[in-house]
Amino acid sequence: MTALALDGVAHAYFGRTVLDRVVLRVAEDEIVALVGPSGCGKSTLVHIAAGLIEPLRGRVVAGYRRHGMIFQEPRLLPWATAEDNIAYPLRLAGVARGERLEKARRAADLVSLDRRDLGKYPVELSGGMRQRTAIARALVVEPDFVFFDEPFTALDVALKRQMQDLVIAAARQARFAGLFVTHDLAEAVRVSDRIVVLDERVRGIAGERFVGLAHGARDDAAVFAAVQSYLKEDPLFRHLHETDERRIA
Ligand SMILES: Nc1ncnc2c1ncn2[C@@H]1O[C@H](COP(=O)(O)OP(=O)(O)OP(=O)(O)O)[C@@H](O)[C@H]1O
Repeated sequence: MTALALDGVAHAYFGRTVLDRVVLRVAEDEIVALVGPSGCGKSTLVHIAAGLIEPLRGRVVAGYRRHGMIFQEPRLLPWATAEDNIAYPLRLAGVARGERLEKARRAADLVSLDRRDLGKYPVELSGGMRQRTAIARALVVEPDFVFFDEPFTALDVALKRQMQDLVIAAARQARFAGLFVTHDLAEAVRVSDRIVVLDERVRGIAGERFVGLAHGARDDAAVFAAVQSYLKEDPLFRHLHETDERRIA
Protein backbone atom coordinates (compact mmCIF):
# COMPACT_ATOMS: atom_id res chain seq x y z
CA MET A 1 0.00 0.00 0.00
CA THR A 2 1.22 3.50 -0.83
CA ALA A 3 0.96 6.06 1.96
CA LEU A 4 2.07 8.96 -0.20
CA ALA A 5 2.65 9.41 -3.93
CA LEU A 6 4.17 12.39 -5.73
CA ASP A 7 3.69 12.28 -9.48
CA GLY A 8 5.61 14.59 -11.77
CA VAL A 9 5.82 17.35 -9.18
CA ALA A 10 7.42 20.61 -10.27
CA HIS A 11 7.91 23.92 -8.48
CA ALA A 12 9.48 27.28 -9.23
CA TYR A 13 10.05 30.47 -7.26
CA PHE A 14 9.85 33.68 -9.29
CA GLY A 15 10.32 31.72 -12.52
CA ARG A 16 13.33 29.76 -11.24
CA THR A 17 12.64 26.02 -11.34
CA VAL A 18 13.65 24.31 -8.11
CA LEU A 19 11.98 20.93 -8.61
CA ASP A 20 11.00 19.26 -11.86
CA ARG A 21 9.21 15.98 -12.60
CA VAL A 22 9.73 14.56 -9.14
CA VAL A 23 8.28 11.09 -8.62
CA LEU A 24 8.30 9.60 -5.14
CA ARG A 25 6.37 6.89 -3.32
CA VAL A 26 6.32 6.24 0.40
CA ALA A 27 4.95 2.86 1.45
CA GLU A 28 2.86 2.22 4.57
CA ASP A 29 5.06 1.97 7.68
CA GLU A 30 8.06 3.26 5.72
CA ILE A 31 10.19 6.21 6.80
CA VAL A 32 11.89 7.90 3.86
CA ALA A 33 14.66 10.41 4.48
CA LEU A 34 15.17 13.28 2.02
CA VAL A 35 18.77 14.46 2.02
CA GLY A 36 20.71 16.94 -0.08
CA PRO A 37 22.79 20.08 0.21
CA SER A 38 21.34 23.36 1.34
CA GLY A 39 19.04 24.91 -1.22
CA CYS A 40 18.34 21.75 -3.24
CA GLY A 41 14.61 21.88 -2.50
CA LYS A 42 14.10 19.50 0.45
CA SER A 43 11.80 21.82 2.39
CA THR A 44 9.90 22.79 -0.73
CA LEU A 45 9.29 19.14 -1.54
CA VAL A 46 8.12 18.21 1.97
CA HIS A 47 5.85 21.27 2.07
CA ILE A 48 4.33 20.25 -1.26
CA ALA A 49 3.96 16.66 -0.03
CA ALA A 50 2.19 17.89 3.13
CA GLY A 51 -0.15 20.11 1.14
CA LEU A 52 1.28 23.39 2.48
CA ILE A 53 2.48 24.51 -0.97
CA GLU A 54 0.55 23.97 -4.18
CA PRO A 55 2.93 22.49 -6.79
CA LEU A 56 3.27 24.26 -10.10
CA ARG A 57 2.73 20.95 -11.90
CA GLY A 58 2.09 17.34 -10.95
CA ARG A 59 0.03 15.90 -8.17
CA VAL A 60 0.22 14.61 -4.66
CA VAL A 61 -1.88 11.62 -3.69
CA ALA A 62 -2.27 11.02 0.02
CA GLY A 63 -3.06 7.42 0.89
CA TYR A 64 -2.95 8.17 4.63
CA ARG A 65 -5.87 9.22 6.80
CA ARG A 66 -4.33 11.71 9.25
CA HIS A 67 -0.96 13.37 9.26
CA GLY A 68 1.20 15.25 11.74
CA MET A 69 4.00 17.69 11.00
CA ILE A 70 7.15 18.53 12.96
CA PHE A 71 9.23 21.56 12.01
CA GLN A 72 12.69 22.76 12.98
CA GLU A 73 11.21 25.22 15.50
CA PRO A 74 8.57 23.82 17.85
CA ARG A 75 6.10 26.63 16.94
CA LEU A 76 4.18 26.33 20.22
CA LEU A 77 1.46 28.72 21.34
CA PRO A 78 3.20 30.83 24.00
CA TRP A 79 0.02 31.49 25.98
CA ALA A 80 -0.93 27.82 26.33
CA THR A 81 0.56 25.16 28.63
CA ALA A 82 2.45 22.19 27.20
CA GLU A 83 -0.64 20.06 27.72
CA ASP A 84 -2.93 22.51 25.91
CA ASN A 85 -0.39 22.87 23.11
CA ILE A 86 -0.33 19.10 22.64
CA ALA A 87 -4.14 18.94 22.73
CA TYR A 88 -4.58 21.90 20.36
CA PRO A 89 -5.14 19.89 17.12
CA LEU A 90 -7.87 17.93 18.94
CA ARG A 91 -9.47 21.17 20.07
CA LEU A 92 -9.54 22.35 16.47
CA ALA A 93 -11.19 19.04 15.57
CA GLY A 94 -13.90 19.63 18.20
CA VAL A 95 -12.88 16.80 20.55
CA ALA A 96 -14.35 17.19 24.08
CA ARG A 97 -11.99 18.48 26.77
CA GLY A 98 -11.84 15.30 28.86
CA GLU A 99 -10.90 13.12 25.89
CA ARG A 100 -8.52 15.78 24.64
CA LEU A 101 -6.52 15.84 27.84
CA GLU A 102 -6.45 12.08 28.14
CA LYS A 103 -5.04 11.78 24.62
CA ALA A 104 -2.59 14.62 25.24
CA ARG A 105 -1.25 12.77 28.29
CA ARG A 106 -0.86 9.58 26.31
CA ALA A 107 1.05 11.44 23.56
CA ALA A 108 3.22 13.07 26.24
CA ASP A 109 4.05 9.60 27.60
CA LEU A 110 5.05 8.50 24.11
CA VAL A 111 7.74 11.20 23.99
CA SER A 112 8.69 10.77 27.67
CA LEU A 113 7.49 14.21 28.70
CA ASP A 114 7.13 14.37 32.45
CA ARG A 115 3.55 14.85 33.70
CA ARG A 116 4.85 17.61 35.98
CA ASP A 117 5.96 19.60 32.95
CA LEU A 118 2.60 19.48 31.24
CA GLY A 119 1.29 22.45 33.19
CA LYS A 120 4.24 24.64 32.20
CA TYR A 121 4.23 27.31 29.52
CA PRO A 122 6.71 27.09 26.59
CA VAL A 123 8.91 29.82 28.10
CA GLU A 124 9.37 27.62 31.20
CA LEU A 125 10.47 24.59 29.19
CA SER A 126 13.95 23.70 27.92
CA GLY A 127 14.59 23.49 24.17
CA GLY A 128 14.40 19.69 24.29
CA MET A 129 11.11 19.72 26.19
CA ARG A 130 9.65 22.21 23.73
CA GLN A 131 10.57 19.96 20.83
CA ARG A 132 9.12 16.93 22.66
CA THR A 133 5.92 18.94 23.12
CA ALA A 134 5.86 19.64 19.39
CA ILE A 135 6.38 15.96 18.62
CA ALA A 136 3.60 14.98 21.04
CA ARG A 137 1.32 17.55 19.34
CA ALA A 138 2.03 15.87 15.99
CA LEU A 139 1.35 12.41 17.44
CA VAL A 140 -1.80 13.30 19.40
CA VAL A 141 -4.01 12.98 16.35
CA GLU A 142 -2.78 9.38 15.99
CA PRO A 143 -1.36 10.07 12.54
CA ASP A 144 -0.58 7.34 10.07
CA PHE A 145 1.85 9.71 8.35
CA VAL A 146 4.30 12.24 9.82
CA PHE A 147 6.20 14.95 7.93
CA PHE A 148 9.49 16.00 9.51
CA ASP A 149 11.26 19.14 8.28
CA GLU A 150 14.73 19.16 9.86
CA PRO A 151 13.13 18.71 13.28
CA PHE A 152 16.31 18.29 15.33
CA THR A 153 18.80 20.54 13.56
CA ALA A 154 18.76 23.16 16.31
CA LEU A 155 19.37 20.64 19.12
CA ASP A 156 22.72 19.60 20.57
CA VAL A 157 24.18 16.22 19.70
CA ALA A 158 23.03 14.29 22.79
CA LEU A 159 19.51 15.64 22.62
CA LYS A 160 19.35 15.03 18.89
CA ARG A 161 20.24 11.41 19.47
CA GLN A 162 17.53 11.08 22.13
CA MET A 163 14.95 12.60 19.82
CA GLN A 164 15.95 10.31 16.96
CA ASP A 165 15.48 7.29 19.23
CA LEU A 166 12.15 8.66 20.23
CA VAL A 167 11.00 8.98 16.63
CA ILE A 168 12.13 5.45 15.84
CA ALA A 169 10.30 4.09 18.91
CA ALA A 170 7.15 6.14 18.23
CA ALA A 171 7.09 5.11 14.56
CA ARG A 172 7.26 1.47 15.57
CA GLN A 173 4.71 1.77 18.35
CA ALA A 174 2.22 4.01 16.57
CA ARG A 175 2.99 2.53 13.13
CA PHE A 176 3.17 5.65 11.01
CA ALA A 177 4.93 6.24 7.72
CA GLY A 178 6.97 9.40 7.28
CA LEU A 179 8.98 11.74 5.13
CA PHE A 180 11.99 13.05 7.05
CA VAL A 181 13.98 16.01 5.70
CA THR A 182 17.50 16.32 7.00
CA HIS A 183 20.86 17.55 5.74
CA ASP A 184 22.57 15.19 8.19
CA LEU A 185 23.32 11.84 6.57
CA ALA A 186 23.94 10.16 9.94
CA GLU A 187 20.46 11.19 11.04
CA ALA A 188 19.01 9.81 7.79
CA VAL A 189 20.77 6.48 8.35
CA ARG A 190 19.52 6.31 11.94
CA VAL A 191 15.86 7.06 11.41
CA SER A 192 14.92 5.93 7.91
CA ASP A 193 14.31 2.81 5.86
CA ARG A 194 15.27 4.49 2.60
CA ILE A 195 17.37 7.55 1.77
CA VAL A 196 16.35 9.67 -1.21
CA VAL A 197 19.04 12.07 -2.43
CA LEU A 198 18.01 15.41 -3.93
CA ASP A 199 20.38 17.29 -6.20
CA GLU A 200 19.73 20.78 -7.49
CA ARG A 201 21.62 19.99 -10.69
CA VAL A 202 18.86 17.56 -11.67
CA ARG A 203 16.18 19.66 -9.95
CA GLY A 204 14.96 16.65 -8.09
CA ILE A 205 15.87 13.13 -7.09
CA ALA A 206 19.35 11.95 -8.06
CA GLY A 207 18.90 8.46 -6.62
CA GLU A 208 18.01 6.45 -3.55
CA ARG A 209 19.44 3.77 -1.29
CA PHE A 210 17.74 1.39 1.11
CA VAL A 211 19.31 1.47 4.55
CA GLY A 212 20.41 -2.11 4.99
CA LEU A 213 20.53 -2.04 8.77
CA ALA A 214 17.96 -3.57 11.09
CA HIS A 215 16.34 -0.96 13.34
CA GLY A 216 17.74 -2.57 16.47
CA ALA A 217 21.27 -2.53 15.01
CA ARG A 218 21.70 1.19 14.42
CA ASP A 219 24.18 2.04 17.13
CA ASP A 220 26.74 4.81 16.66
CA ALA A 221 29.37 2.50 15.18
CA ALA A 222 27.00 1.01 12.60
CA VAL A 223 25.67 4.45 11.61
CA PHE A 224 29.19 5.89 11.34
CA ALA A 225 30.36 2.98 9.18
CA ALA A 226 27.33 3.32 6.88
CA VAL A 227 27.85 7.08 6.49
CA GLN A 228 31.55 6.66 5.76
CA SER A 229 30.86 4.06 3.14
CA TYR A 230 28.19 6.22 1.46
CA LEU A 231 30.47 9.25 1.38
CA LYS A 232 33.62 7.47 0.30
CA GLU A 233 32.35 4.74 -1.98
CA ASP A 234 28.96 5.71 -3.34
CA PRO A 235 28.93 8.29 -6.17
CA LEU A 236 25.32 9.20 -5.33
CA PHE A 237 26.53 10.90 -2.15
CA ARG A 238 29.61 12.55 -3.61
CA HIS A 239 27.98 15.92 -4.13
CA LEU A 240 26.90 15.93 -0.48
CA HIS A 241 30.47 15.41 0.53
CA GLU A 242 31.68 18.19 -1.73
CA THR A 243 29.05 20.80 -1.12
CA ASP A 244 27.45 20.53 2.29
CA GLU A 245 29.64 22.29 4.76
CA ARG A 246 27.10 21.65 7.51
CA ARG A 247 27.59 17.90 7.17
CA ILE A 248 28.32 16.31 10.52
CA ALA A 249 29.84 12.95 9.62
N1 LIG B 1 9.56 31.37 -0.48
C1 LIG B 1 10.57 31.36 -1.34
N2 LIG B 1 10.75 32.34 -2.23
C2 LIG B 1 11.77 32.33 -3.11
N3 LIG B 1 12.71 31.36 -3.17
C3 LIG B 1 12.60 30.35 -2.29
C4 LIG B 1 11.54 30.30 -1.33
N4 LIG B 1 11.71 29.17 -0.59
C5 LIG B 1 12.80 28.56 -1.07
N5 LIG B 1 13.36 29.26 -2.09
C6 LIG B 1 14.55 28.88 -2.86
O1 LIG B 1 14.33 27.60 -3.43
C7 LIG B 1 15.49 26.76 -3.30
C8 LIG B 1 15.12 25.53 -2.49
O2 LIG B 1 14.82 25.93 -1.16
P1 LIG B 1 14.46 24.89 -0.02
O3 LIG B 1 14.27 25.64 1.25
O4 LIG B 1 13.36 24.00 -0.50
O5 LIG B 1 15.81 24.02 0.03
P2 LIG B 1 16.39 23.10 1.19
O6 LIG B 1 17.06 21.96 0.49
O7 LIG B 1 15.31 22.74 2.15
O8 LIG B 1 17.47 24.03 1.87
P3 LIG B 1 17.98 24.06 3.40
O9 LIG B 1 18.64 22.74 3.66
O10 LIG B 1 18.94 25.20 3.39
O11 LIG B 1 16.77 24.29 4.25
C9 LIG B 1 16.54 27.65 -2.67
O12 LIG B 1 17.35 28.16 -3.68
C10 LIG B 1 15.77 28.73 -1.97
O13 LIG B 1 16.51 29.92 -1.93
